[in-house]
Amino acid sequence: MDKKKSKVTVVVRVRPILKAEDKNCVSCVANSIEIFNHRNVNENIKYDFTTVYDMTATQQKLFQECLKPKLLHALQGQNVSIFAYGPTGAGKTHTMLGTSSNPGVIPRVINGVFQKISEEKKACKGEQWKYNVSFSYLEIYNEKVMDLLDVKNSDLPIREDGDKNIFVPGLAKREIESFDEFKVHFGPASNNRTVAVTKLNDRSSRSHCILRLDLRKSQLCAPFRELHGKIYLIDLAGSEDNRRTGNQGIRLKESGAINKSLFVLGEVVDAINNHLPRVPYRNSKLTRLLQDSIGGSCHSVMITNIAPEQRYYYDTYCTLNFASKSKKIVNSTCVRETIPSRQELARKTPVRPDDDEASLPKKARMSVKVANTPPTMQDPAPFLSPLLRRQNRLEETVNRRLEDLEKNILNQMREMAHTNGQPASNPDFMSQLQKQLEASRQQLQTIAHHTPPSSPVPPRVLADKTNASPVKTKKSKLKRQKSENDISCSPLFAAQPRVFKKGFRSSASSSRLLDTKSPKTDDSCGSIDLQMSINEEFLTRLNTSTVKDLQSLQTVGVKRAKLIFEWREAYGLFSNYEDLKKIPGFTDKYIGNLLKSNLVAVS
Ligand SMILES: Nc1ncnc2c1ncn2[C@@H]1O[C@H](COP(=O)(O)OP(=O)(O)OP(=O)(O)O)[C@@H](O)[C@H]1O
Repeated sequence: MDKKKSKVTVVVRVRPILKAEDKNCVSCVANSIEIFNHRNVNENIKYDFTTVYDMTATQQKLFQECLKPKLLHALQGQNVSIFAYGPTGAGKTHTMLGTSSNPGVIPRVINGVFQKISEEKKACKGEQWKYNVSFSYLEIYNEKVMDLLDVKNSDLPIREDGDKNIFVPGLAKREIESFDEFKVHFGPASNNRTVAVTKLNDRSSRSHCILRLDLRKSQLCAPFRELHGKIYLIDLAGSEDNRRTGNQGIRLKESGAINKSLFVLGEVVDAINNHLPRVPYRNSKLTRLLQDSIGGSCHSVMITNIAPEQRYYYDTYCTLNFASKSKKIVNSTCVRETIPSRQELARKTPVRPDDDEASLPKKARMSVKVANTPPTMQDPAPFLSPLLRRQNRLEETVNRRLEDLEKNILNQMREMAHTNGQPASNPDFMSQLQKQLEASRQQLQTIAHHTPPSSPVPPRVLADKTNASPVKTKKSKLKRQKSENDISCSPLFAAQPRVFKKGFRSSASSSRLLDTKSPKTDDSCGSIDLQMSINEEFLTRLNTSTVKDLQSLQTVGVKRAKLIFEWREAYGLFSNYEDLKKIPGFTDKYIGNLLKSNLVAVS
């Protein structure tokens, strides 16, 4: 991802004086704003901002000049954050929401996005894109994340994904295809916001509100680029001086939560400006959710709302100081774009056999390489020539058939023993089994003869990782032998001793267990059953144990435990012992020893 520096754009909006008798304490000159200095009333304090919108500025002007240009970023896969900050009663909700006759930022942005989409669709020259727009809407009320689209979802958690995106799992989302559709969902959701009467505002927001618009743009032809931009529209609750708001009881508690989170917001801004190693985003839900907007990857616009009346002087003074600090913050914006891997691409379009990487754009080729997923057990060697791959598949099929046949016979034997009540040592029963096994062995051999010899090729990923054939020095060999001997003294998974079923013999020989295709016919039904169960148990151990647990197997040292574990992580579970052969360095001899020592130990 190419990161570009982008300063937080800070604009100031002065709301009109609401009561004619109130005195004004601010003056706007071009892009600066002045208030008197309370320490020396003969002096003015001047603040400069990107833009200052005075009392006469309309909603339309603010949107057109300051916000509309940002929409393009979101449609190009970048994140945009627009938030209103200021003391209670200064006009944040009016700016963000507005009224039906005079809509604010939220409706204008949504409408603007759909307009831009239709413009792009019209302007596209042969390049077809699909657009998906959805939104979620939440409020942080008393430090709890509440879903405004689905009020059942209350006190939701906040999480961060691997790409440092902050998200709220379980938050409702609505897909929308037009501004009208948006209004259908947004109207009722807005009514769910917590508002109340205070002495300073008849409809004071008691919570911070965040609307997240998700824009996904997918190319409908190769290279199938996908851009994912987000727009956060945030109406913060205002800081409150409770000597003036007259808040008591629940209002006072709400106010405490609002002030605390705004205080943390100030700390976050200070930490970023002072380049502190730790930015306290996690100290409040608000700052955690704004992490991407302040010091993150968004193109951020902070609309600082101020009330011009003299009685708001201190609020205005503090707000302008905060806005001044915030304009120093620099975010690192980036484009969120994914290009499908070659395999995904192949699924989307029929690829001609002679298509090669060169036919893809450079970026796509790079991402294809990164996005190559490790081969699965079904296709363990994707780098093999088609001939070898076919041979591998054939071998797998034959192996599966062999296993199925064997299982069938064992099941039949079990059923027979069960229905006839035949003891395992009965000579008639044993000769029947012997015949069946003989017949099946012949069947298996026939199949095996039609199978080309297997040549397990170590998969590239693991081979690279593990240095498949290291030149061992005498010393390292001795050391390895020593460590293996040490481990061989330890009991196999001693923590979980195996309990055998009564009457089963536990003398299964390791070679028979390894060679499951030719079970010895002189065994009883019970011992074959036992072999199967030990086989299965050992396989389960291989498939479920941690590296540490694997080390408690005999003949398995740290290195081999890691190899087994890594193989499993990369290619999935071992379906049979043959799979062990695919691990680099696991020779037939070693696998034989591994099974022999461990399965004998089990018995
Ligand atoms: N630009 C404006 N033009 C006309 N009226 C405005 C403007 N800005 C705000 N107002 C009015 O001022 C009053 C307070 O505004 P608003 O509720 O938006 O403040 P707020 O900052 O959101 O307050 P709180 O933090 O308490 O929710 C409202 O009656 C609103 O209609």
